[in-house]
Amino acid sequence: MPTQAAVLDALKPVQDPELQKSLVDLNMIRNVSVHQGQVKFTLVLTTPACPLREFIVEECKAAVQTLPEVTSVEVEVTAETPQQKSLPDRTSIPGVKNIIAVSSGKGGVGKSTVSVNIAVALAQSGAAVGMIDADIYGPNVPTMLDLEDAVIEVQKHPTGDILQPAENYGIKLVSMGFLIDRDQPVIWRGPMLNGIIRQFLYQVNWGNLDYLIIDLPPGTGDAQLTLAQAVPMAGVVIVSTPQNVAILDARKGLKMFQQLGVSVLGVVENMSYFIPPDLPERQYDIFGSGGGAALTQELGLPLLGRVPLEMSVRQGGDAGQPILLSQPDSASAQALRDIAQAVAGKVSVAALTA
Ligand SMILES: Nc1ncnc2c1ncn2[C@@H]1O[C@H](COP(=O)(O)OP(=O)(O)OP(=O)(O)O)[C@@H](O)[C@H]1O
Repeated sequence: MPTQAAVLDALKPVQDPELQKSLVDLNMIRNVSVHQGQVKFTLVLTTPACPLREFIVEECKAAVQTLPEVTSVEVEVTAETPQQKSLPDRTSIPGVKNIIAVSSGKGGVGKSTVSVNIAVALAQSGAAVGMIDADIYGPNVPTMLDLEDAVIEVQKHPTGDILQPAENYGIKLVSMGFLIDRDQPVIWRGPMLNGIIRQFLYQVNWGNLDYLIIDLPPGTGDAQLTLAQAVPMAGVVIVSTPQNVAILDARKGLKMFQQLGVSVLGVVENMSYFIPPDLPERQYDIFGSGGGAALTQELGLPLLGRVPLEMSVRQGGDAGQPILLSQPDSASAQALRDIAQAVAGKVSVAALTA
């Protein structure tokens, strides 16, 4: 019978494809047991949304099966999301492992839709997820998460009030939408905005989160600046349509984050092409094509994915049923799931590499 040590030896050459290090050396293989030729072990991934989960499991199984007298290999898969790197002069949020901002240069390109669906995909994979809707001009995340009528509780605390986030679909949410009258225009001056963003970061009962997703207002204003200067961020995702004007604005936003020392994880091209519901095999490039790819090539950044324009995405958003839940097999849901996995993978790799 193979021993535990022999199983670990056989697994030693199997590498994490992204970190390019042995799974054994990374302490990702645990609880190895061998009973009458039946090998069992736990594979601890670096994110529950690991894009290469199946591939890694298959590689592990194949490696163990090379040992003599092995009759079966059972792999239990779990995940431990690493903590993002800390930064001098930035205050992290206790219990929150990774902060990911979603930004766009132009309004209306689908930033909130992408943020919400990334959050849903991560929560569906088993991660603990929170969201800050910092879009003061259009706080529509509560609608998208069917939390429009949620009332957030305020707990009195000697060092300042603590907000209890609303919660749905496994996502904890605080939003400007909970604090302002929807029908009243609000003029936010820099210091006020600064204060509310800090409250959303530090005075919320977040508990333990693997990912905190922040939906920013469009553009390059006070909210972006406050955030970048307050917390250490795992990175920012830039959303754009393929249209030239949107791409130009996206480039500005992207450069601002780079100047502020925030890592840009990549670009999501949204509304990349239109899929008519009655002719799903057809595609129309309503906003042009190739803009996202050209931008990422020029700047040496990853294109995280292309999300088609589908009526069901808009309907899902309006109805408080994100497309990942309402039509999980649609082309846009698939694209958004892949994007969430790519983001999670990149964040973990950045946390674990020097
Ligand atoms: N891929 C898509 N297919 C169809 N409709 C979409 C898609 N992405 C976004 N939409 C719709 O476009 C509208 C704008 O999207 P969203 O609110 O996500 O944009 P935004 O960039 O966050 O806007 P804002 O400037 O208000 O912050 C919404 O009605 C949304 O449902």
